[in-house]
Order: sequence, then structure tokens, then C-alpha cells
Amino acid sequence: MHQPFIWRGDKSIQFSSRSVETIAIINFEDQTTLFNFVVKQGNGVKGMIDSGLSSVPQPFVQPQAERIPTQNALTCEASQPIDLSHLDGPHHKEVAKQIVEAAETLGFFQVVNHGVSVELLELLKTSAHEFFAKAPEEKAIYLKEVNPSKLVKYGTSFVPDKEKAIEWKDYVSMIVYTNDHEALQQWPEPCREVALKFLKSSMEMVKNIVNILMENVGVRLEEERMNGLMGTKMVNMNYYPTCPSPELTIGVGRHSDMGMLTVLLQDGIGGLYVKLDNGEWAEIPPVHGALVINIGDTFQILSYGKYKSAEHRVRTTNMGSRVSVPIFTAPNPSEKIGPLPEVVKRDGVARYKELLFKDYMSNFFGQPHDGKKSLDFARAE
Ligand SMILES: O=C(O)CCC(=O)C(=O)O
Ligand SMILES: [Fe+2]
Repeated sequence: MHQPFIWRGDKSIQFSSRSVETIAIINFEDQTTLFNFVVKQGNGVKGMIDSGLSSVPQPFVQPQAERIPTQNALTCEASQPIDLSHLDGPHHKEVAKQIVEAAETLGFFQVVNHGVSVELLELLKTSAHEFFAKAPEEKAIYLKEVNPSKLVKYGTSFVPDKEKAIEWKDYVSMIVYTNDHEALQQWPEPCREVALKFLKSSMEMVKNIVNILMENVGVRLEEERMNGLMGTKMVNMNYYPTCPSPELTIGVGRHSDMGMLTVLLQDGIGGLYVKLDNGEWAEIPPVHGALVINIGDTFQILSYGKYKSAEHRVRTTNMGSRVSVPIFTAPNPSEKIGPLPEVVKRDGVARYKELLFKDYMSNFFGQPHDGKKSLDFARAE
């Protein structure tokens, strides 16, 4: 079995690979060494924790303002899942109204009877755990510096070299631009098949929700435009290792998602928080078998702000390692995004300018998480 580290004292540990000759000292007190070990060499937060670390190293300690209080946390009241099985029957209008209201207010809701089997949801969580349980060198082959594929990326935190403090999260992103065959060849085991199944079995639901939200603002999307707006799809597996001092760290900092709609599977541990209008944060409680849906920046731009890309964040815990599996849907890189003419005509002045999605995307991935600042890039002067 892989046994990468031997704990030695408080400050330094030995890196032990298979042969005694390769033993090297890793000093977690030295920030460059730590950064290289966790981020550049792909050991991840998990590799650091597996070494027997019992306190949070300085580069992971968040500024006071970003820390998440664990006491007296609110639970989101509007979190009763919406039952999508009624979309096909006489209750269609009521269900559509619930979706519209959630998209206009919180920007987050949960759904059941979404078309993805509970067995598949369980398999997704298991395979996320299996991927991150692999030896660091088996995951490191998917680091973007090592792997030329644009379809897969393994890493830690969001933009670790620019952040004030590194997020307590490892992840693997699996992207589809063109065809599934390519994805299946390049995505890692043991996630590739289940991730693709998740994507396939949730897309009908996603398109139904997008259509409901579009129709509500007087827009009927041609198939080609729908495909253009939903052309980039990414399945992530997020892994938040158990943390010795959760009050000092964050799993994911305050942000909104960049695309159209996100579908998220979370496990039973909890820790996903959404910002309410009054500035308070409330937890989206885990509901077995449910999926979380949230509106992304692109949808906010297209609807000139009628639908809200909700600000959210994730706390860490010492109760066990958490996994989550979001699907991000977003436009093709070459797609123009801007307020839809129908919406502008109906409801007034556009607050966003037209731009190419690839420009929005590179700005988004170039900055550390900072609430909804990402949207400033698209704001009309
Ligand atoms: O892990 C979660 O619950 C949410 C993750 C998230 O917000 C993201 O990956 O964008
Ligand atoms: Fe997110």
C-alpha cells in the first residue's frame, strides 16, 4: 500500500517513497516547500493531511472576515425540494412557478425526481472517494502542468498562486467540449463512466429548467442557441479532507458560478452556504436523493439580472471528508453572451454588455474567489 510520509516531530516530516534512498525532508513550516508539495507536486490537501498533520499550516489560515462560524448556523428555509415529477402533469404551472420564484430570489433550490437514479448518485460519491484515495503520483498525472489534455484537470484550491489563503479542497474537473468518446478516453478512472452517466441523465432536466426560466421572460430558445448556451459542460469531483481546525479554513470561498446552471450532488456531511438578501448565510441542507440547482453568472447576464447567480461558499469540518459533484453548464467559448433582446425590450435597460464567453471565462478563472465581483467584467459602463 502507498505510505508516502512518516511523521517526525512537529515541524518536519520525512517523505518516504518505495526506496530508502529517496527519503527527503518536507518542512511544512517553509511556505514554498509546502506550496510545492501540496499544489505543484499534486499531493493535495489530502496528501498533507495523510502525513499526520495535526494543525492547519499558515497558508491555509483564512483572514478573519472569510472564516465561517460553525455555531448558530442558519438553515435555508426555502430548501424544501421541488418535485420535478409533476412537471409533466396538470401541476406543471405550479412547479414552474416554484422554479421561477427560486431563481428570482435565492438563486438556489433543490429538486427530487430529477431523472438521475439514486444508485447513480451513490456511485458518484463512492467513485469520488476512490479517486482521491489513489496515491498522489496517480493523481498528479492530471495536473495541468503535466497533462496536455484540455478535458481534465486535477488540482487544489481555485487559483492558489493568487489567493490570500489556500482553500481546503482538492478537485478533479472533467470537461466536454465536443464528443463523449474523447471525454471517456481522457477522463480519469474510476470517475469517467459515472460522471458521463450523471451528465447524460441530468441534461434533460437542466434543459427543461432553462426553458421554463426562458419562457418566463418571454424567450423561446431555438435548439441551436440552446446548444450554444449549454455547449461547455464540466463535471467536477470536489474533495474536502477532514480539517483539524475548521474554524480557520474554508473549503470554497465566496463566489458565484460562471455558467448558466449548476447541478450539484452533495453528500450527507453538509457545509454549503448561500448568501441571503439580508447578508446572512444559510446552509443548503443535504437531502438524500436530491440535487441542488443554482443559477450562474451567465444566466444573470442573459436575464439582465432577473435571475440571480447566488453567492455561496463551503465550510470545512473535522467530522470526515466531504465530497461533492457539481455539473457546470456554460456556453461554448465562442458564444456571444449579453442581455437577451426580448428581455431588454420587455423590462427596460440592459445592465450588462455583450461579450464573448471565452473572455468572461478567462477573467473568471484568472481571479481568486471574491463574491460576485466576477460579474463586474460584464457590467455595462
Ligand atoms: O461543494 C459544494 O457544495 C459546492 C462547490 C462549489 O460551489 C463549486 O465547486 O463551485
Ligand atoms: Fe460554486
